[in-house]
Formats: sequence, structure tokens, C-alpha cells
Amino acid sequence: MSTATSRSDLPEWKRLEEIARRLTVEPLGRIAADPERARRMLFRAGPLCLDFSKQRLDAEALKSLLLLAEKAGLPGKIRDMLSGGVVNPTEGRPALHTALRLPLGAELRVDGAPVVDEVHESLSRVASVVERIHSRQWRGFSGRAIQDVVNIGVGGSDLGPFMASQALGEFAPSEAEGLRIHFVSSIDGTQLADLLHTLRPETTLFIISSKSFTTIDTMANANTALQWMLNAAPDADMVIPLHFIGVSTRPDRMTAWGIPDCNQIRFWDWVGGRFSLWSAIGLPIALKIGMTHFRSMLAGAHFVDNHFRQQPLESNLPVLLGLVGVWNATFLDIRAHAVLPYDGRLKYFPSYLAQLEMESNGKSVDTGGQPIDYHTCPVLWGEVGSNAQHAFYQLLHQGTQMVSSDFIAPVRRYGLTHHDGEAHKGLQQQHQLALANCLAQTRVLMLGNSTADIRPDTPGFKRYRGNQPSTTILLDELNPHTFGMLIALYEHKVFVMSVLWDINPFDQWGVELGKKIAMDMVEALQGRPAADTDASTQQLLAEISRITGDGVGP
Ligand SMILES: O=P(O)(O)OC[C@H]1O[C@](O)(CO)[C@@H](O)[C@@H]1O
Repeated sequence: MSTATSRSDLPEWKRLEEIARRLTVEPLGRIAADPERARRMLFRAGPLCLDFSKQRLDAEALKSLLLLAEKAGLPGKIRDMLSGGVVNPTEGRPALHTALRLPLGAELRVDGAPVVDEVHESLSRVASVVERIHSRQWRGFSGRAIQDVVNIGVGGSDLGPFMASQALGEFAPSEAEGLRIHFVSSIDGTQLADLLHTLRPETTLFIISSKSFTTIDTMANANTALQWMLNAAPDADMVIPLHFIGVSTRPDRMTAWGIPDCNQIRFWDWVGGRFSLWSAIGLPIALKIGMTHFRSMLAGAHFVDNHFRQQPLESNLPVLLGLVGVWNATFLDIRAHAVLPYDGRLKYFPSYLAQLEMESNGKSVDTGGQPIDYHTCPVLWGEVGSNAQHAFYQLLHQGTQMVSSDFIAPVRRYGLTHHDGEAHKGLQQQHQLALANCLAQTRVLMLGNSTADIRPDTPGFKRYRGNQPSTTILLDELNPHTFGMLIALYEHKVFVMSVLWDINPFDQWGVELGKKIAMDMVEALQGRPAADTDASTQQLLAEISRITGDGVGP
């Protein structure tokens, strides 16, 4: 029986509960009215600015959160993570995504072995693939250059590269012109089938991206892609080296699948799947934006790593973002969090964060294995803010559910020169409209009725309750460097929250059982249900059998 103290027994925790009770009954508009407070709630690091002034948080709450962070040992835990300590105890390993953005010459050892050279060696392999494809030297079985690259992966082996490629598409270098990058993840084959119709085998290259190289979704898509390729050119020994690259931590499994050594790019088990876009898993990003921009993204993340390591807690951006996250989810009991970028390029950023935050911190036992008695990760979702205004903001403004939000907006876009025509000016005005909407929504969420012309006879359906807290994140502009910063900011936010909640953010045991039961269900669909299959599922199996008319199922 563990004798360790639960976080919620700490006096610092109890103090925060008291403060939360006091602040919950105060209108958010009143808390936020003080201009001096607003000034103190805005923080900057280089081109990144975080404004917490619309949070239900005063100086005392913030100070108490910082005290809890000290008590939880956050400064030491940050050092531990960055220096390769075993911060993922259930899998017995470090979580060293930060090593992937260390510059050449930096020193870091894992189990006594230096890692920076290996990281850069892997990066050079990525660079060499990019160079061969961009220069049209990588040719398919007919001798024609590769024109389409398909990344087959799922979860962290898909979401990060996909999201980043969408966000930074306009940074594609001229060498990448004409090269199309596609992403396939879904297990049912729809995406792949739709895509294959549009591709020519002779000019298509597949990247099989899987940390474990066993994920059934990815392997099923990879096998179908291989069959499609073999229909065009049946000699697997000739075709695989020309049309398939593997990215994984498991060379043995890549070899068993048929990928030759020269087409394998490896990374390390100390890179978590959802933190892996900085590794060779980022190959599609590098193909899309070129190595110079990919390296700039790494440098942006490294900038934030240094800030995270060096800055005192009270002015440390990821720390503050994490503390505010814990404050909202745990102490103010806000169980939903929306991420709302006001820039179409960041459309897939919320889906990426959904995995990063919920797979990391959707936990209910502490690091000692004991059940915890407080709320951890809220449900996180999001969409481009201006589109979401016409979809789910109704719930944010008038629903019964409290929701905290992050509003994200690049400030500069479409800089004008005297050569630019009217269309360009129109785009700049559109960008300003997006910014205006971002500011408007955060005001209405905070202030509700008081931003509108509400009279005593105004009916209830026209009233806005306000009091919904939000953080505004401004980037000077969106480019590979600031984008790398933004992602690293959230990665470290997730770590900070996990330390305060005393949970391990680097494992994901919760997804394992579903994978095993899915294999049982494959058996059941093939007419071999386990004897202990529950009544509800037996009934569905019988229904499926009736619809397919093939007599399978129970
Ligand atoms: O890269 P892999 O090993 O195929 O895993 C894909 C994803 O599956 C998960 O393990 C969850 O099932 C994620 O953590 C991971 O990002």
C-alpha cells in the first residue's frame, strides 16, 4: 500500500480550491477590468505572445499555482526530462523529443551513449531522400521521376506531418514544385482506395511510417499499397526498393516486411509517437517545405526548449499555459477546451493537439499507480475559429457547458509592396477581418451581455452569459520557425500539466485493450466468436451476419 501523498492532500492544492470558490462567483469581466492586471497577464518570448488576461485568474491564484508547481518539483522535472531522465516510468524510458532539435555539437547522453550525432545522422538521411526526390533523381520502375509521395501512418505517424504540411504549404521551395504529398491513415481503406485511383504506380513512392511497425491500420494500408504496386510491376524485389521507404524504430520489422536497409530511416524508442514529427517521421514535412525550412522549424522548437529550461516559472510561457490549463480543468472544473486558430493554415492543429493532449494526459492513476480524485485532461477539440463561429460557437455563447479556449492568431500576413494589386489588398483585408473576429469573440465570451445592448425587457434567448475564459496566443507571423515554437509550447504545456497532476504523460496504455479486442472481433466476424462475447455484441454480430447473408457470426 502506497503511503505517498495525493496531490489533492497538499496544502497548496487546498488553498487553490479555496481561491477557486471565491473567484467562481465573481463576474469574469470584473476580474479582468483592471488594466494593471491585464498588463501583468501578458507574456512574451521572441515572436510569441500569450495573453492570459481573459482568464478567471487573479494574482493570488497565479501565485498559488506557482507554489503548487514548486511543491510538485516542476523545475527538477523539467531538467530531468530535458536531460534524458526516465520520465516515462511505465515503459522505463526517457522522453527526448527535445533531443531531436538539438544543434550539432550539443551534448546529451542516453544510457551513457551520445545521441546528438545519431539524431543528425538520421536527419542527414532525411535530407538525402529529400534531395533525391526534389532533384528528380529518385525514379520508379519505369525510369520516370517520382511525382506523388504517400505517407501511410496513423496517430503520431500521421497527424503531425499532415498538420504541419498543411500549415506550411506556402513555404514549399521551387524544387518541390509539382511534387504532391498525400496522407493515408484510416483503417477501412477508403482514403487509400480514393487516392490510388488518381495515382500512377510508376511515379508513386510510399513512406510506411510507424514507430512500432506493427500498427494494424498502417500495415493493412501498406499491404494494399504493395499489392497495387505489384499489379503494375510484379517483381517485389525490384519494386519495393524503388517505391517504399520505411520510417520506424524497428529495423527488424521493416526488413521482415521487405524494406531494404538503404530505404529504412530509423528513430528511437525514446521518441513518443505524438512527439515524433521532429524525427524522420517528419520526412513528408521536409519533402513539402524543403530541408532549410524543416531545420528552421526544429530551431523554433529548440528556442522554446531553451526558454522552458532557463526561464523562471513565473515568466515561463509553457509553464504558465500549463498552469492555466490545470486551473481551468481541475480547480474551476471546466471539462472542455476548444482550440480556435484564426488562420486557415492551422486547420488541422486542433486535431493534432487532440492527440497530443488527450493521449498524454487522459489518465486517472498517478505516477504511484493510485487512482486520483481530481479531474485531469479536458475534452479538447477545435476548428478554424471563423468557421467554428458558424458551427459550434452557439454552444460557447449560450450553451450550459463551460468551455475554456485558446485563440491563436498570426498578426502579420500578406505584407503589401507597391507592386501588389487589388486582389492582394483584398487578402490583407481578409486577414484583418479574421483578427477582428478573433478579438470580438474573446470579448463576447468574457463579457457576455455587457458587450451587447441588453435592456431589462430583452428576452433570454438574446442574452449572452459570458464568463467563458480564454487565452489569446499571438504569433508575429506564421512561418516554419514560429510554427516550431508553437508546437513545442504545447508539448511542454502538456508536460507541465502532467507534473501538477502527478501522471505519466508519455505512455498510452488506454489504447491497448481496444487493439486486442479488435483482433477477437476479427475472429468473431469470421465465424469464430469467443464463448464469453457479451449479449449486445453477439446481437450486432448476428445482425451483420443477417445483412451480409453469409452466415458468419454467432
Ligand atoms: O507509429 P505507430 O507505432 O504506428 O503508432 C501510431 C499511433 O498509435 C498509438 O500507439 C496509439 O494506438 C499512438 O500513440 C501512435 O502515435
